[in-house]
Amino acid sequence: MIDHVYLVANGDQRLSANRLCWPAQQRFEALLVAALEARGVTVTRAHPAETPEGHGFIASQAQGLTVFAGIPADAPVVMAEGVWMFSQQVLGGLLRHRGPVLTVANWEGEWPGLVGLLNLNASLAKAGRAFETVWSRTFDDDWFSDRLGEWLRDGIIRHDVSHVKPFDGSSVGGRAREVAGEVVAGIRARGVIMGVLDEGCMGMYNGIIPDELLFPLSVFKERLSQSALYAETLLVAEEEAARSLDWLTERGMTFHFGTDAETELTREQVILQLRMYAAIARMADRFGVDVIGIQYQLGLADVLPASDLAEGLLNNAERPPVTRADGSVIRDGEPITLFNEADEGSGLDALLTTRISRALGQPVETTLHDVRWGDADASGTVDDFVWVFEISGAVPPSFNVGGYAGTDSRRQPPLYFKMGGGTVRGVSRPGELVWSRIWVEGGELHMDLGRATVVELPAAETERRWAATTPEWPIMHAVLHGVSRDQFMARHKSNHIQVSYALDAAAADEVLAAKALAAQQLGLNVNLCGIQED
Ligand SMILES: C[C@H](O)[C@@H](O)[C@@H](O)C(=O)CO
Repeated sequence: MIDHVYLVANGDQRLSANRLCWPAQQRFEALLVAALEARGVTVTRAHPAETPEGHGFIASQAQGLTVFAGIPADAPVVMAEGVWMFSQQVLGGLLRHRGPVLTVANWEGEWPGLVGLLNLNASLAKAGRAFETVWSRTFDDDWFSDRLGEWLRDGIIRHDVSHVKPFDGSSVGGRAREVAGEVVAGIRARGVIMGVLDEGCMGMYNGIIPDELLFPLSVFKERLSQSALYAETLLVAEEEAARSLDWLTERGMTFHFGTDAETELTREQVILQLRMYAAIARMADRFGVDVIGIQYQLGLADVLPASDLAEGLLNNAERPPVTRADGSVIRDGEPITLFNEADEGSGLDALLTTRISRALGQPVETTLHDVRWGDADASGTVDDFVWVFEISGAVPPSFNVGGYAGTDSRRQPPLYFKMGGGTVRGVSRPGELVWSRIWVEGGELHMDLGRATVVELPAAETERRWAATTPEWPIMHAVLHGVSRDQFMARHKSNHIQVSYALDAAAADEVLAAKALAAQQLGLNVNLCGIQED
């Protein structure tokens, strides 16, 4: 029976984020500690809450190693995940530690704590470090109490993951089978390249696929540098970016310009973002990469505004033209598929998704989203639990209600984006969705897939969800088929989820079947995680 735990709170590397998120973390910790103490468990915070920096988070790997070195080797550790955090800051300590580990998140949308939890869980799974996990909104509900009690008593939590079903490739026939075969043959015929600029993003150890796992698939990484992208960006003339801005505004996209670059979006920021857009297209073309990922958040964030606008546009088939030196247009009418935050699980997935969707005559756009939060629909329009999928701004405009005309661009929040830059913001249009995730565990590649429906919610409910999360970012109201909130959380091994639309439910089922089969033929372990509507 566990009667004493050490509590660890990992944070961001960005001081501004740690300071702003600290009050919410304190509220969460108070609830968590009260829940533990109510069960007779004493709690020692493994590092001080009061610091000269003005927050009580671990903010570097060096600090993380020191904190863990001070925890008795066999002691139980509770990781309190209330914010987005950099997993490498605690991964070393957790790998060296011998005692049981419980990761806990508060079910709140204000800061990406659930996203942080899923990142840490996926990172621990990839590293082969055992852990248990749980979450709650109030920390006094029966579901949480039962699971916390289980961990304290048995050291494990038996989550319900009965929705996970090994994929039976032999069940796929017809066009889906043909297309899977064609796509796999196409990849194997020559091999394909995944471009990645400054691999590894914000501690997303889980988002790095070892090359050795990609070689057998005939997928190879081209490692590029964000410094090269910066240089390439400066080579793009401002007039070219201004033409792209005209192109976007002519199609109805709105930019909310202000004057104070510290907190508001300025035209100068957007012009730089659109120079970056052309630069990425030219680099992708020059290196012949099939998909490309940029970490942005550290390094490039110090010299250029957010990459999200460029990323969202590149992910769209219809986008401002970018020409080569000879005047020809780079991948005209095609996306240059980009994986946000250099998350290679998403990159590999996007590579398959675009090829499968194209071959089946379905929309070729795809993006990752953060699994940010979710809630019952307060308007009562939809009975199901509705997830908030929300990434920091890189969504193809074709996803949004109204396309470009329904897309606006707001300044990225200063806590993460000191150089500013606009988002690609909108509400994802209702429709049929295939979701998936590729991740690494046990030295192997795995893929989970499922079906979902994007639902329409009343404007007031959308605003409530935006206000509860990050209103500057694009939002998707997703209802996952055949998997409950807690089943999904228990299983999912990433802070991200990959999504793509199909024209109708039957087409989405076909895309899912073809994608699952192609992944299986490439050697991934494939599971279906909810394909039937409840
Ligand atoms: C800006 C933030 O750091 C976000 O990028 C973060 O919450 C993520 O998107 C993590 O997937």
